[in-house]
Amino acid sequence: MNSQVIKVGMLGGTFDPIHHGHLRSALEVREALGLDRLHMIPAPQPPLRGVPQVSAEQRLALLKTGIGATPGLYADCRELRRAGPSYSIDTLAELRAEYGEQARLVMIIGFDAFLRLPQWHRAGDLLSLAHLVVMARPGYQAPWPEELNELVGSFEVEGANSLMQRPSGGVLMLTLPSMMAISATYIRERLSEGKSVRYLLPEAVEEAIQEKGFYQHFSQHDE
Ligand SMILES: Nc1ncnc2c1ncn2[C@@H]1O[C@H](COP(=O)(O)OP(=O)(O)OP(=O)(O)O)[C@@H](O)[C@H]1O
Ligand SMILES: O=C(O)c1ccc[n+]([C@@H]2O[C@H](COP(=O)([O-])O)[C@@H](O)[C@H]2O)c1
Repeated sequence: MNSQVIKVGMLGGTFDPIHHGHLRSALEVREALGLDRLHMIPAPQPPLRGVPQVSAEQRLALLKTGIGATPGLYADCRELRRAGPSYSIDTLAELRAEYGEQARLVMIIGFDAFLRLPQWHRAGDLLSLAHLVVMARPGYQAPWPEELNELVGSFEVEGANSLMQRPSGGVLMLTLPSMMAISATYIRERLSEGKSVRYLLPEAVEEAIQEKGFYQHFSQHDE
């Protein structure tokens, strides 16, 4: 492969709030794929759940605090500039236009999000814009429902090297070394009960949450 070709990742999320499950996964997936940049992009209106109580601006601020100066990870506010549901296909189209046709563009999602992929907006078009990398997550495992095979069945590849041979269109299932059973739901739940969230998320994020008084009331994020 041409060593000049840029490798870009996108990890979208509600990040309500950002936690070590997101951050450690982002760092390890960047290493595993040799990504030059990984855009972490908060969704103002995640399409398959209710609008979060904490605003997109505030979730973005927590994300920035969580990332700090970590090399290669970028808090990307592009979805805050769009109205309506935060569809990933629109975000990928923007990134593709910015980085060009030859860039290796990778959409990264956890296994829980993968299970709902058939419900995504224009799900059948995602792989024409990017590769899909699915991170294992404790509590969620294969096999997956038959309808997912129609989307990803014939696109699965063996490893990061074969994925990076072309700009888009491959699917890679990845088990990262430090798989973590941390979820934002668990963090919101504990905060609403006045319990400690220490070590589940960066201390600076915890301090910012306490200072602002976020998550004192539990939000389940049901559809
Ligand atoms: N601990 C984790 N390990 C691997 N992937 C994760 C982890 N937590 C979240 N992800 C993935 O990161 C992306 C953004 O996650 P999201 O912001 O919804 O966090 P969450 O912890 O799943 O939130 P919630 O509990 O509110 O549903 C999704 O693709 C999700 O699957
Ligand atoms: O494009 C879609 O239709 C779509 C449907 C569900 C989720 N997403 C994106 O997937 C990411 C994770 O979403 P969530 O709800 O699991 O936090 C976030 O970036 C969402 O915008 C995107």
